Amino acid sequence: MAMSSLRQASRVLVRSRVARTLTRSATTSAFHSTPPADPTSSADASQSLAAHYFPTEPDMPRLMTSFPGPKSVEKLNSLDKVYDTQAAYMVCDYQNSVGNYICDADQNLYLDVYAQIASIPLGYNNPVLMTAAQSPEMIDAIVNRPALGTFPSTLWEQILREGILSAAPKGFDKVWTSMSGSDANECAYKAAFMYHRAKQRGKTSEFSDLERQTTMENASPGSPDLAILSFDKAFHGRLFGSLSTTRSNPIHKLDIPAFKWPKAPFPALKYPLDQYETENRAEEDRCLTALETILQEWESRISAVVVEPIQSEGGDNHATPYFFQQLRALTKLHGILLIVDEVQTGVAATGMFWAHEHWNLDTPPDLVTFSKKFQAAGYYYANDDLRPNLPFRQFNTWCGDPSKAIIAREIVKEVRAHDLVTRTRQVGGYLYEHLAELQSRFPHLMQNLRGKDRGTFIAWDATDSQTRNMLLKDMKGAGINIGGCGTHSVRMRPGMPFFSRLSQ
Ligand SMILES: O=C(O)CCC(=O)C(=O)O
Ligand SMILES: NCCCC(=O)O
Repeated sequence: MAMSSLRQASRVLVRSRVARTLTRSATTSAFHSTPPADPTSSADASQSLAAHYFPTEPDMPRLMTSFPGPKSVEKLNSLDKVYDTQAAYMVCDYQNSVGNYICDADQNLYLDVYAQIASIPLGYNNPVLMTAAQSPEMIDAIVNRPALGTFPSTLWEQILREGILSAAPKGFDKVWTSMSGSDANECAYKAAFMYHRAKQRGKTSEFSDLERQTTMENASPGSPDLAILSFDKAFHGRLFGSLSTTRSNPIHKLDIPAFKWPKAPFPALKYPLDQYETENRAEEDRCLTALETILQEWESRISAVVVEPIQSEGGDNHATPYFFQQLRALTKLHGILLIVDEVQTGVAATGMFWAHEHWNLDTPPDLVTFSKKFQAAGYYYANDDLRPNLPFRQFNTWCGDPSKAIIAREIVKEVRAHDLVTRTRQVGGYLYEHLAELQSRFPHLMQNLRGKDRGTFIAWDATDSQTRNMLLKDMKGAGINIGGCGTHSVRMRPGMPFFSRLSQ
């Protein structure tokens, strides 16, 4: 497509509708009413949540310059001398950001429906989190940062129980904390490998001399030839181990040595899902058959299958509950662990606190990883056998970060106090309906709208990657910060205060 038509196509969407639909979602209804005396305990709390949180939040983006603004450009050029800014869109002024609005160096305020790659849960400068950040407990956690594996604090159990563990998916009662989503996945993989080898050893928990020797040579049997299976277009992180399960984009992987682990096809479904049930079922069965063939070929060398409930970085690719139920059945049949990577889908984003709750599984997954909107990272588990037999096998100096676990606890409390899971569902429904209208009016510009009944986890396809990139830029020019994923998709990942503005 010629540049002029690209620009025109992008602007049709930006000016005419998308920006307006998003802004309206963030401002719909009576959310500037007076907050109740105790907004966290009142039945009216949700009605006044935005006012309670962000009384100074504007109703519309505020644009002072074109995008990117001159100060952003100047600061990026200067920063680039000491720090790689190739991926940076703009320089931000976080102190002047508020709620749903991100402020840049030029004091432009953008409605932010991308929220730091899906990782700001309760808006910028959220007062509840700011208060927690100044508590004696937080100061202690930051200044006296503990090596949690060896010297956990007297407060650690309570912080976990009241926060991360109180939000554990059904069937889970234990957690191992880590530093990031990639780290959470890698720790889960290590737990799976150690579990696998412990089962093979049976009653003997002793390592043989040969194992001890060979592992120091990175050779089998001490460093066994085991694998984690992932899916085509999956994203599970960028550290060495997790990168071998990431399959979304060559740029993430080039030049980095990788494990030769298997990859199964992920269903390429047609949207809207409810209009293509027969075709989609056939596609999911095709992928399940291919998966089963790989599991058989690898015999007993696959320790776990890792899967995202909705493939996010790889393009917001959905599968139905049927697919995941069959996947669970297959992993059980083959004695393989199932790791569900909820790093991006977790913490209310899809209209359930955990996205895999949409699947109604007979038995829960074996491990569930989290990070991003939870701020704290790690994995949940239930089976004691997933804990290694000896200390220092699943370990590093910090083993997580109590300051992040304190923030996670406040996030859980806020989600509950204001029923933000329900609100995500409501706003998601509103958004999806209005975006579907736009898609029907501009079918050449918007295709494959997806995320119906999945909260605000909504995406669509642009015509091609150039048009998509142009749209993302033009949306910023119109005051909306929105993200991309896959080769040519546009994705929404707003924070939860966005949800708070929809009336009951
Ligand atoms: O873009 C995403 O969905 C994932 C972001 C992330 O974790 C990364 O790019 O490393
Ligand atoms: N997948 C990394 C995030 C890319 C972006 O936000 O532009």
